[in-house]
Amino acid sequence: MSVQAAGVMYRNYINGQWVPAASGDMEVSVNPANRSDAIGRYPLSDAGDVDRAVQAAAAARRDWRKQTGAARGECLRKAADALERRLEEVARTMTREMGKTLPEAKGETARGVALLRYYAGEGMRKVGDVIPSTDSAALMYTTRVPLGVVGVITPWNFPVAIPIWKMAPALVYGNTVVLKPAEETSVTAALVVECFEEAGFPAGVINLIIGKGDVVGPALVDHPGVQGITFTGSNAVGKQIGQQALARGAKYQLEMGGKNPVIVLPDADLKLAVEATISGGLRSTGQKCTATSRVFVHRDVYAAFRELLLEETKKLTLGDGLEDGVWMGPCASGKQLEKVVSAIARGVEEGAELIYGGKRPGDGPLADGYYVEPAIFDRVKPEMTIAREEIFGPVLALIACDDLQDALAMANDSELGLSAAIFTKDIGSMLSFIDDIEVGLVRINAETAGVELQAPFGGMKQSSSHSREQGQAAIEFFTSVKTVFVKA
Ligand SMILES: NC(=O)C1=CN([C@@H]2O[C@H](COP(=O)(O)OP(=O)(O)OC[C@H]3O[C@@H](n4cnc5c(N)ncnc54)[C@H](O)[C@@H]3O)[C@@H](O)[C@H]2O)C=CC1
Ligand SMILES: O=C(O)CCC(=O)C(=O)O
Repeated sequence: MSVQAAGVMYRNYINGQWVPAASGDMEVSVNPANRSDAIGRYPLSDAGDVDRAVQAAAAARRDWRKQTGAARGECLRKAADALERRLEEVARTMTREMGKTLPEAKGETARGVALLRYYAGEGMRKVGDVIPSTDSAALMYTTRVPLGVVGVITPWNFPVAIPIWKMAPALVYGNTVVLKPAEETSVTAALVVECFEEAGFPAGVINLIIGKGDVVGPALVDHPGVQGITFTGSNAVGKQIGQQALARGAKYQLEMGGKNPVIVLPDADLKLAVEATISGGLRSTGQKCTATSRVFVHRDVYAAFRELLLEETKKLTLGDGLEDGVWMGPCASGKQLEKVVSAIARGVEEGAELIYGGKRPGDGPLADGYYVEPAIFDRVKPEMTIAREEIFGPVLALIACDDLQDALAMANDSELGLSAAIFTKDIGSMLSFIDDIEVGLVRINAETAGVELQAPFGGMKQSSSHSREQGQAAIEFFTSVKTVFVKA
């Protein structure tokens, strides 16, 4: 499709103005459910565009920081109202641009509204403590100050919620922001920033630079005017960003992958365990860092669990997420589809038994999208690639276990440690699991995905930089502590 024929032209947002990339280069955003549907055109920015955005954010820093937390929170509240008014439009754009079903996209957009309201309230909360000094005539206390300019680098899988759960706390604690969204969801990101614009943030406080990750990303991470980088995405890029930020002394926060296990014990409610495995593993086409990937099932209930899982998975409808009744949409991009298809092929080559799905619809209305059927592998061994590497697709690997200790040993045998769930009625098993599982999100009789915005979110091991996002934990990254000693 020619770039000129591809509808509305979206731009960067720098210093309160919508501006094209200096190069004038553009790309087309295409619907992964139907590649002849163009969502719009977006700019391909370069380091010069990034520099202009950082300069604008740096110039806006002082005045924004000097506003009260309540005033900054009020701007976020207005952004929440704007996003709520435009919820249907933003959600439909998200579905068209990255494929998740419309109900999921609406849920995510509503979560964006709730995040903005939550962080609006944070502007009124305490920022320090009084600490007794050894000098009885002195006052000692802590306070917090913003980092300055924060670079926000976000993925395509939650194109509304993730930018907001990073930008809202950054802003309310007094930072200014340059957002670099995933190229795949450039248009959705532009709509989110339009909502911030409608809220009346001062010029330069929020800036948006759209373009290729390997061009815009390094320019932002390496920019000396950026004091903090917050990132969600792949482990490879995250580690690179961490090293670059460390090299020049910038603060960084990384949220990366998962290889999230579910453990099903003999006393589990099997219906609940199956529902949660399907929801956790296959919703959003498995494209969540918290998605269920490995399922360790006790041998006593293995056959029963597998039959029920097969029966329920067969009921799922694959199709365009805008259509009523569709449960699972396409992969978000051709690149992501290739990754999923090659992981499935590798599973078969390594000897796992593909007992359901895993094929691309070859003809009919789905042939023009990046679709793949949900896949279930039986007889998976822990050393197989499908049990070790993040797939980020609708693929479940079933592994038999002898008991809880056996399941825990296999579940913990991973470089990643984001989320994990257990299904059991036994309190002792629950407590052992809570204590011994090496993940940041521990879920009992609930799916591995689905985080709550008021609670800390993040992983252990290589899933994160050991920091936490969301809830009040966000203050730790977006501010620095000052310890103050006052003697009159
Ligand atoms: N933890 C999560 O939620 C996510 C994990 N992933 C994982 O990553 C895999 C690949 O997906 P991608 O979209 O390619 O992830 P990615 O890590 O390349 O993209 C994430 C963000 O980083 C940016 N980026 C890319 N290269 C960069 C660089 N050199 N410097 C700075 N920023 C850069 C991208 O433009 C995007 O905004 C997925 O299959 C999945 O396994 C992807 C998206 C989200
Ligand atoms: O499970 C969720 O709601 C959040 C998942 C997430 O943060 C991600 O996939 O990046």
